[in-house]
Amino acid sequence: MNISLQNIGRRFNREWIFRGVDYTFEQGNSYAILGSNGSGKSTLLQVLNGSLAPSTGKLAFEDGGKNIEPENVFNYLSLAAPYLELIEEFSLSEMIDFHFKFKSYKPGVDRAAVADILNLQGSRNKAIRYFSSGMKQRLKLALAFCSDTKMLMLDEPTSNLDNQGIDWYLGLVEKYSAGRLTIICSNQEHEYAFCENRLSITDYKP
Ligand SMILES: Nc1ncnc2c1ncn2[C@@H]1O[C@H](COP(=O)(O)OP(=O)(O)OP(=O)(O)O)[C@@H](O)[C@H]1O
Repeated sequence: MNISLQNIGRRFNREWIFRGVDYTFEQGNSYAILGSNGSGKSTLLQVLNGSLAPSTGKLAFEDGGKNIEPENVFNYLSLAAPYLELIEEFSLSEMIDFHFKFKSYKPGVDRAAVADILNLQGSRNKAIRYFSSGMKQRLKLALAFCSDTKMLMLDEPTSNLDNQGIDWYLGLVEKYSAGRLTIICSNQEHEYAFCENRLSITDYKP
């Protein structure tokens, strides 16, 4: 999937969050969207995954020479973000099975492998509501990384993770992000140091 932005802007009411974004995101590359709290990183990410329309400009999604409508972009997407909820009533196994009704597993991965990756084999029947915030974050990341999608979008991927969790996340990046279009929203270098391309929201402030 390639995403091209021509003079893209988004405002809420009268306030422009960003304006004049001309940029192309290409399949197989990794990008970091940088900026301080409240600068507009998540807003731009939502525009990039088709869930929020830009207020101005031209946005195009293209896959293998074919134009993709914004409302169909979710088919190509794995997203992990603080504002995405897990289903607290589900057990770990139920959550994994539910997620993979909508997405395919990456080759070589299945439900047991996801529990192994999380190191939670013993908690397969535990309800998500009893997971710690770090365990929930790991689960969101594992579901995103293990889905066979062309685009991987991660908003603040290491929030609630300790140092060991950060290393675990970087292991997933190494193992499961090759060939994908990877976009990370972050203001912490350890989360995006591997990204070849950087885009700073402050460059697009009116
Ligand atoms: N639906 C909305 N209606 C009005 N204002 C909004 C809406 N969504 C976001 N904003 C505003 O847009 C600005 C950018 O928010 P956004 O969440 O994109 O920033 P961010 O860079 O991701 O922040 P953080 O690092 O804290 O997650 C903020 O001022 C926020 O209040």
